Amino acid sequence: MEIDRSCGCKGIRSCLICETIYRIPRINLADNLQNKRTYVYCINCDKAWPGWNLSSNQHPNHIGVPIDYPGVYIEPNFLSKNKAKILIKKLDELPWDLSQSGRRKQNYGPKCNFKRRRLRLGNFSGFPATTRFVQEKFANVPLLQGFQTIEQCSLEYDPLRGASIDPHIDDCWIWGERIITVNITGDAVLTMTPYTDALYRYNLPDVETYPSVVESILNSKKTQPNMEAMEHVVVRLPMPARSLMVLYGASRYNWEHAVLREDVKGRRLCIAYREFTPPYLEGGDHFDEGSKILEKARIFW
Ligand SMILES: O=C(O)CCC(=O)C(=O)O
Ligand SMILES: [Fe+2]
Repeated sequence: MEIDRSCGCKGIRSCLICETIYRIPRINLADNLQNKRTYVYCINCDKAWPGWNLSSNQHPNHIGVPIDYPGVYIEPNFLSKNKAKILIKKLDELPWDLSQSGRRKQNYGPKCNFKRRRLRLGNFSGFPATTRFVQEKFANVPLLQGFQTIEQCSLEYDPLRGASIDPHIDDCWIWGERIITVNITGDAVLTMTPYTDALYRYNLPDVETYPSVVESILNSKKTQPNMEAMEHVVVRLPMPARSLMVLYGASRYNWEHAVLREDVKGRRLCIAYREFTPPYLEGGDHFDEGSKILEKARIFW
């Protein structure tokens, strides 16, 4: 039975509040994952080394045999301390909405029905002017060449609410290859698990129907060698406060990403940015639909 929960959770999603009120049992994902072959991605050597905690097995004194983990770009100190402080203040001046699993969000973008594949403008009228400088900084990142933000979503993770996000892949019908996260405050970890379930989920078959944007920028393929061998592997990606993260290629399409409750130690704020898939951009089959939204996405109010 579906219970209408005041905390914002629905269905299988839960937070500390509804778990306590409704005695909802919770599967401890962190415990399950820690028993697998776990690796921590190192920003310096672009390899993943055996371990679970980010503080273990640190550069340059790595121990064990690393694996390749293609499709992630992390830029520490993307925001200065001062800019991060200003951004936190400005975001908190805007209204927050309750979301699932103990999160709150501020979503600016079109309405998307991923199942029916329906795109509507809704009340989307652009982005808050106080956050404009962040999007402008994307122009300095070669990997983000031509990235036009269509959806900007601030997320708050509160440890007192047991906030987390379950493993998932961002939809592939409407959201393009590069998924950007600007971490503002609260060091965090993105936990990656190989996706082996039904192909139709997340509209994954669409990926084969449009060109890879990143491949043409980097002039190389970012596929995971030997994905079958990754079955019992977990990769932990560092998301330090004030850093930029971009998921693309194998990391975007072959792995699910999650933020575990156990990794949220203090208030965490980040902003996720999404772009259209090529069919909704200029030259694509759905450009007439996309262009109305692209127009709004150039506005800062
Ligand atoms: O909090 C994060 O870093 C990830 C958020 C996310 O995966 C999403 O909003 O789709
Ligand atoms: Fe996501």
